[in-house]
Amino acid sequence: MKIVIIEPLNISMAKIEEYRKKMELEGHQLIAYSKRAETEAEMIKRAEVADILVIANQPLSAEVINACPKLKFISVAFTGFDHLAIEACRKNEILVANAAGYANQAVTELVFGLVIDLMRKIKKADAFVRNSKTKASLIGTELAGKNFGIVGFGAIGQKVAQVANSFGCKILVDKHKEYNFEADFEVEYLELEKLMQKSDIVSLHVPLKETTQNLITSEELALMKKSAILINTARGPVVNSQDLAKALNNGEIGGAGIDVFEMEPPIPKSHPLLKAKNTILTPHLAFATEEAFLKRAEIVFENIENWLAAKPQNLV
Ligand SMILES: NC(=O)C1=CN([C@@H]2O[C@H](COP(=O)(O)OP(=O)(O)OC[C@H]3O[C@@H](n4cnc5c(N)ncnc54)[C@H](O)[C@@H]3O)[C@@H](O)[C@H]2O)C=CC1
Ligand SMILES: O=CC(=O)O
Repeated sequence: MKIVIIEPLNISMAKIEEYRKKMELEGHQLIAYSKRAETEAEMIKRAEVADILVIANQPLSAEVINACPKLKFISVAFTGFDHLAIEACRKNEILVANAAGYANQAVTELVFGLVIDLMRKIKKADAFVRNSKTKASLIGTELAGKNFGIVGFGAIGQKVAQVANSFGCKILVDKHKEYNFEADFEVEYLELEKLMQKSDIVSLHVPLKETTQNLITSEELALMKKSAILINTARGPVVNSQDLAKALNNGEIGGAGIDVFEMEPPIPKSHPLLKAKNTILTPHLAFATEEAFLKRAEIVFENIENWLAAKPQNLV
């Protein structure tokens, strides 16, 4: 089988060589590109020879998929797969697996980085010190005792719940489905509307799909407490950015921590969240830690091995 890693996986060449040797021992060939393809034509050139394709966050269109006659399996080095033409994969009988779980810790840690920055005004405080100001307007709030709302209670949402509980928060989870969650702390399951009303912090962890696009608009934001903060490390289109910027600028909510946008950063200078009050923005990097990159390469190759052994896992 020809395995093509179409874009860099942010691991060392030595690690790639390890995987190459392992694959070669099993009689397969590994081709790994160290730079992204700049055009669709270049993507096709790289992918058309592949039996197995590894792709991270580069969009994969139906045109590229349709141009790959040998392609049978895609091992996605990402959790979300909203950037892949999944329907074209189905039509071409190409199985797709994601790297579920590689970034649970990394995303959770960024969520609390954003939350604590907003609650303790760390970014602002740093600027205050540099400008010889005092702490008069920098009184913070604590996580302990707060209602921490989680929308999307999968792998990442559950990890976030555990950490929020250890900070002394009460955990509220949206009633999207019956969750099988066992923990030694209490979780209250609520309709989304009630969760938005009761939460001091709302953290989003849903995948992007038709039913989660614009899940949070002015309607849901209007239900939130004036002091509440919204964290989005899920996907940009889950929140309506215009509505969120308006709610922040009008003081309808207390703040926002945003890692994901409708488009990948760099985002245009005109983006409404760039000028929104009490907002901290990061360029889609919640997953981006050295540890997560190593874990995801492991999962990507495990998915390939399982598929080769006709025991596919993490199928999407
Ligand atoms: N910013 C970043 O760097 C990263 C972002 N992500 C995003 O986080 C998402 C979640 O990741 P995981 O927790 O691993 O996925 P997961 O599949 O384990 O969990 C997603 C949960 O959302 C629930 N859900 C689906 N539709 C819903 C709806 N309409 N309302 C409420 N809940 C709904 C599902 O039932 C599931 O429990 C990914 O799909 C990806 O988009 C993931 C990793 C890194
Ligand atoms: O956004 C990152 C992912 O793995 O999904």
